[in-house]
Amino acid sequence: MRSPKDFFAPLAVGAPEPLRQIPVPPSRMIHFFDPGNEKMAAKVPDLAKKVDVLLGNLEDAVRADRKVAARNGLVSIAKATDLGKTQLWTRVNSLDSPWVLDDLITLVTEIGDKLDVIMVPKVEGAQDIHYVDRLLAQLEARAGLTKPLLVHAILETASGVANVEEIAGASPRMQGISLGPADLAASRRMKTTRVGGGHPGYLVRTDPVGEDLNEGRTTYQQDLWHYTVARMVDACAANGILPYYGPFGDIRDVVACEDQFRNAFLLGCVGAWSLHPVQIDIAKKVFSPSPEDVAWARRVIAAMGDGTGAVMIDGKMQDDASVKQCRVVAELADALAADDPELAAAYDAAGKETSA
Ligand SMILES: CC(=O)SCCNC(=O)CCNC(=O)[C@H](O)C(C)(C)COP(=O)(O)OP(=O)(O)OC[C@H]1O[C@@H](n2cnc3c(N)ncnc32)[C@H](O)[C@@H]1OP(=O)(O)O
Ligand SMILES: O=CC(=O)O
Ligand SMILES: [Mg+2]
Repeated sequence: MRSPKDFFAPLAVGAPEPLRQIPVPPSRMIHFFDPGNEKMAAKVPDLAKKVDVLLGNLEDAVRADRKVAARNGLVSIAKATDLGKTQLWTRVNSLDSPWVLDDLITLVTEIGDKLDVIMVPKVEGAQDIHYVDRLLAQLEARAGLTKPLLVHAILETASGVANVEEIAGASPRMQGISLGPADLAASRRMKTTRVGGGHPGYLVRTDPVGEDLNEGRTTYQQDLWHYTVARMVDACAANGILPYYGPFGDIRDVVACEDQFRNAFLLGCVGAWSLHPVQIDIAKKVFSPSPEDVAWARRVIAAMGDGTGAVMIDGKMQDDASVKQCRVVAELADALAADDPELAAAYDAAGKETSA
């Protein structure tokens, strides 16, 4: 364990200084694509105009005999494509796999200046982040990089969940954490067979109304991921990094996908993964605060003046704590609207309606 005094010291001679604060450009959707899949790769320039983050996936969903093609494909795409303001991330193979060392060596040396964040799967504890942290510093020094690469952990093992607080604070490189419900379910020996989302068998039932135990009893499906998402959000917020919901595998069910994303948004997540183009607009809609919420937040902020004391608006008490929540929503809206004239117009229009 490093001394707290050395936390922000580079881990290799010649590596860039670690950042004190992580950058927070929009990352409402982390769009996964297989860089070795020619059809998907061909869509990258167009997708870059629509998404906040493009992620070249090298891990699960890429066949073992396509791992090298995916890695080389990502190098070619990063060198050849101007992504504008869209961030480029990658998900490397897991730390116990035969591919990860070459993934990291190749990507950092060849395209380290184009990559923003490296997603590390199946993180079990701080030791995994420390390993990646030192290796990245060595590779950054070798490649002469001036900007440190950031690291994103997937929370998808039972040990990872048990150690989530130490993972979140393991390095100044830590940018965020995503819930990985599919691997987490397997690691926990849950009896689901899905990639994220709910399960109709996980429910509570109202009490019996008479002798017939089956008669008139309503059931309510429960959220399998509530505990883990909430724990991940707390660990991230406490360490100044960002939480994300991960994959929703039922691509056809755009309705439940939106619900799952919204639950995560309301609990504090800033984005989710999109696995298919159809999920991009869902994430954009859900992780951009609604015009009505923004109008309300701005109204409360205006009414609260210096942010202290209490006022009544539409029968609802507002004070220092509610204005802080409103600032979270309004500041997110301002940041998103700065680069999105359509969203800016929708927020302004809702504000005018509220004050009319
Ligand atoms: C548990 C986890 O680890 S989740 C993360 C790992 N998984 C992934 O990354 C999966 C990424 N997504 C995919 O592989 C694909 O979307 C699949 C396999 C789920 C479905 O693919 P398809 O059967 O081709 O879907 P579909 O026919 O609807 O695709 C429509 C078009 O969108 C393209 N497309 C599909 N997904 C993507 C994507 N993620 N990015 C870019 N283009 C895509 C297809 O190539 C197809 O192109 P075409 O019109 O030129 O033929
Ligand atoms: O990698 C994601 C998951 O759900 O597993
Ligand atoms: Mg996984």
